Amino acid sequence: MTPAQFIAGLPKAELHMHIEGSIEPALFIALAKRNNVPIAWKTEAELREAYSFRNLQSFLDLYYDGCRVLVHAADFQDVTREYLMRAHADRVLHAELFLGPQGHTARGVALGTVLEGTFAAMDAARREDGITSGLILLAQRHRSEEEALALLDAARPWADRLLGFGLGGAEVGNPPSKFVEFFRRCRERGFKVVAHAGEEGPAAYVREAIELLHVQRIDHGNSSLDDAALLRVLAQRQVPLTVCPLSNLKLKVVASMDVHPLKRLMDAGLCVTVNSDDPSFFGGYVNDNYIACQAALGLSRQALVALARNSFIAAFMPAAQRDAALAAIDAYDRDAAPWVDAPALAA
Ligand SMILES: Nc1ncnc2[nH]cnc12
Ligand SMILES: [Zn+2]
Repeated sequence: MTPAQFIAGLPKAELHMHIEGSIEPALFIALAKRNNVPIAWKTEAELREAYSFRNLQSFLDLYYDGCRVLVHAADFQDVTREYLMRAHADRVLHAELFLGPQGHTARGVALGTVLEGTFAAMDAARREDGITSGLILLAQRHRSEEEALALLDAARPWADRLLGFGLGGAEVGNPPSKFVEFFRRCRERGFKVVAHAGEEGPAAYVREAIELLHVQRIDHGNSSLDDAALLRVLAQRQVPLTVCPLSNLKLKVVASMDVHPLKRLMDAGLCVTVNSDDPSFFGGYVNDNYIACQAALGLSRQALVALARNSFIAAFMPAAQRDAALAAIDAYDRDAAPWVDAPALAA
């Protein structure tokens, strides 16, 4: 069995995936037509060509502008359902999805429209494919803390259906310390909390996210490697990192996959997970990310199993469901055909 075949069948969870970043070019064009939204690209090929980024901000400019094609509940439903079908095909058993409501409500789309469409797709995916999912709302960090607090208040009617809150968007210049009160209130109301940190920003932002925001996971966390004391804290507390390798390559956070920090973070004893971030923009779903890391970093079968196990350990899921998923990984690893890491010597 090849590593790619092994990865394809490996049960896994995905914990860092933005719904707005999963609109495939074909659906993007169809939604623009359906909603009469003018866009600059006529074909899928033209759109794919535009997906070339200098850094995080150059991506965010296109990403936020692209949100204009999402207008009705059915649009959010279609995008979310398409992603969950694609994830199911990658043997994702559980997905925790990010959505940034401010990018929609600021354009006049009601929060209820955004959430009801998304929840309908999550319910359908569970019914039809057995894939479970949760929704985490992200505050945009270039906006004020008051706006983040307004989002938390506006989401009250759906509190029972929401998993948690997080922080996304332009990192440098918008440190976690800007959102201390927002995170305090999220925790007070019983929500799980996560934050993007250490993608383009320094290790100090990861430290702030842990010590000031008390997040339960760090989204990205690459720059943690620059601070040995921080690494020890992350390892000791087993604060999971949701790492997004192909995203890092596309946004020039890393120069090439063979220098990606994933393996060094694992070797430092951290609970590392592999995720796709914005799969339609970055050229790969979760299995593509596992495959790219395996090929570039020479990850062993044991390392792939550890990454998949970490994805469930880091997930906000009931203990019984987690135990069942971990048992499924162990059974798969036991029964899957042998995979020899090194090429066999010629006879
Ligand atoms: N990679 C990323 N970093 C920060 N915010 C994002 N929103 C969507 N993708 C993101
Ligand atoms: Zn992200």
